[in-house]
Amino acid sequence: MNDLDLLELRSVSRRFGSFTAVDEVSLTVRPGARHAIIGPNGAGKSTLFGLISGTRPVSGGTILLDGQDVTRLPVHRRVGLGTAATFQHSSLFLRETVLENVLLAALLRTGTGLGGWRKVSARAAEIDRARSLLDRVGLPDRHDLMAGALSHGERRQLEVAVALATEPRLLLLDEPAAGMSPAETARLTELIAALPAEMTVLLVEHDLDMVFELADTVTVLHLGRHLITGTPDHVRASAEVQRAYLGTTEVAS
Ligand SMILES: Nc1ncnc2c1ncn2[C@@H]1O[C@H](COP(=O)(O)OP(=O)(O)OP(=O)(O)O)[C@@H](O)[C@H]1O
Repeated sequence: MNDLDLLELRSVSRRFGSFTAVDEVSLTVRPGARHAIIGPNGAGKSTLFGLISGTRPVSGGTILLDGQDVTRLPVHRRVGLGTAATFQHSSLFLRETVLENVLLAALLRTGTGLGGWRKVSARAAEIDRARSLLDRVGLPDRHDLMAGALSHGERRQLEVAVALATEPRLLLLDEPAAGMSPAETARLTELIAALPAEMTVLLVEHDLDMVFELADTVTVLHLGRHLITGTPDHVRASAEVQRAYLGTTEVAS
């Protein structure tokens, strides 16, 4: 591992019975990167995402976060170390308000539980922060609605606010644009582009326009294996990548 890497995967694998969905994938993500993982359907992207976020156990290999072995750590311990993730299958509390969803995530960050918020001033500051996060992700007039009343696209926006509320060093985004309208995707792209430069973003995404607009580094998976990692231009020009995508999606020019 290079001293400068925030995340390192060493020969990470995941098997389902005799089928290998992720096959000895190794890659590194440097701090501040906008790193995208792409690949044709079934390439293993979502499975790999689960291994990194901690929602799925690995079958083999090692995951290092800032040099620390997190391979066996549960999701909440990884959050404590500065990782936050949005998932394809929403993890929101649908019967709580939009604002409460962000506040609950902020509690995870402060790590003090509800007791830490006994001081009215501390609570007011958190509520202000949560409100401004919601404005930032494009939900300025939704704070007091139940999360369950949001549209699909708005839920995705809320998930990003929830993830940001934990002030992660590493933000993991699993197909954040899935099911979004072009306008919602454009707003989300802007939001991700405007995140603090020191925040590292690892993104699994089908929308290649979004990937090539945001990413400075792109990894392509194919049939569970690591095919290539490089700059967007390098990846776009790769004949191997074109072949992998043949018959599925064209790699955007
Ligand atoms: N729980 C599971 N049990 C068995 N096979 C699985 C399971 N989850 C995923 N797979 C298989 O693993 C392979 C990789 O799936 P995965 O969802 O990670 O791919 P993906 O690249 O995210 O695909 P997509 O772009 O279609 O979302 C697929 O062949 C899939 O059928």
